[in-house]
Amino acid sequence: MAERSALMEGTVVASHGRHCMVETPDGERRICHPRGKKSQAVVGDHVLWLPSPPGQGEEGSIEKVLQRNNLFYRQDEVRTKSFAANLDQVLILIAAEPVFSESQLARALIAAEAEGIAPLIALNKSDLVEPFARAWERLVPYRRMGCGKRYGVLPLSLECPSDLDRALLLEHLQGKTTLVLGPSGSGKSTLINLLVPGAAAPTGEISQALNSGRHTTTSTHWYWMDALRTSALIDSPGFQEFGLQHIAPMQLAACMPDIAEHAGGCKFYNCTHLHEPGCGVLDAVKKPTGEGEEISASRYKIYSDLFDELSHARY
Ligand SMILES: Nc1nc2c(ncn2[C@@H]2O[C@H](COP(=O)(O)OP(=O)(O)OP(=O)(O)O)[C@@H](O)[C@H]2O)c(=O)[nH]1
Ligand SMILES: [Zn+2]
Repeated sequence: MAERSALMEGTVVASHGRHCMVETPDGERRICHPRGKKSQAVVGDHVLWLPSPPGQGEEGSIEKVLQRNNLFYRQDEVRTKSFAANLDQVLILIAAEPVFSESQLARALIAAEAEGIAPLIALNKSDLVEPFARAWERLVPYRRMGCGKRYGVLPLSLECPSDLDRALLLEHLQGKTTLVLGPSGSGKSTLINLLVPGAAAPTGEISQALNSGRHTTTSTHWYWMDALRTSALIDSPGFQEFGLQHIAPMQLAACMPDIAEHAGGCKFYNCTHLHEPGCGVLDAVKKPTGEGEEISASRYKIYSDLFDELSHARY
């Protein structure tokens, strides 16, 4: 089994279509192509790969994708696709401007919960005082969930970061692999350039290599924050619809901490929290604001809309 002994370990650090950039434990990188469907890898995957035979270029083939701890999906109208694996946490970066979509924020959080990945929300552009105050107010339900040590929201000013901004970010990111998600314009590139000096240049090179010179950027990209390669950021452009289709409707409440907190008190063990009598969730929603309202109307609407969506669209 001479071939077996040549198998090398690696981590996928960029992908474009079916082609990947694989990094070896000593930091070398090379383009690899999947061998068959089963070895289709995504960024963050640990793989076993084989260098091309001598004289056939400096590329390689992915022979096996090792077992994943978790897998993050996104979906478009046609299909659901995986795009990142083995994450320690997800940083959802939104900003005072442009105004963020609460529904997209909630969906990203649900996607993370469903995979058992810890989410962290950051609100950027604190220098834009009034829009920031409005966004901060809209985040009340998410800040409140933080009291249970679940979410919390980190205020940031990434364009002119204070020492405190840097320290808090580092405290959250050190030693972890973090997927950075957020809508266009929220400051993802600013964040990466702040934490990964010289990030732009190697990205361009890798994109070009994987694209055989065509000028499109790779969709998902891994960056080391430190020379010792202990902390990593994964950048994935846009704030696309997250692939939630793999979540069963009855699993949804468990992925929304504020709803889950009240779901234990329902009369029926298989309560959908949509119409049943004696429902702990509906009771918590009905409490008027100011009287200890514990599930906001907007969060409950997101729950019921998504429950409906997941019940109908199975593809
Ligand atoms: N006022 C203010 N503007 C900021 C801050 N951080 C980033 N910006 C600006 O916001 C704009 C968008 O920032 P980017 O880092 O390009 O955002 P992005 O999330 O990478 O956007 P896409 O590439 O479209 O996904 C840029 O003009 C930044 O200069 C901040 O703290 N305050
Ligand atoms: Zn219920």
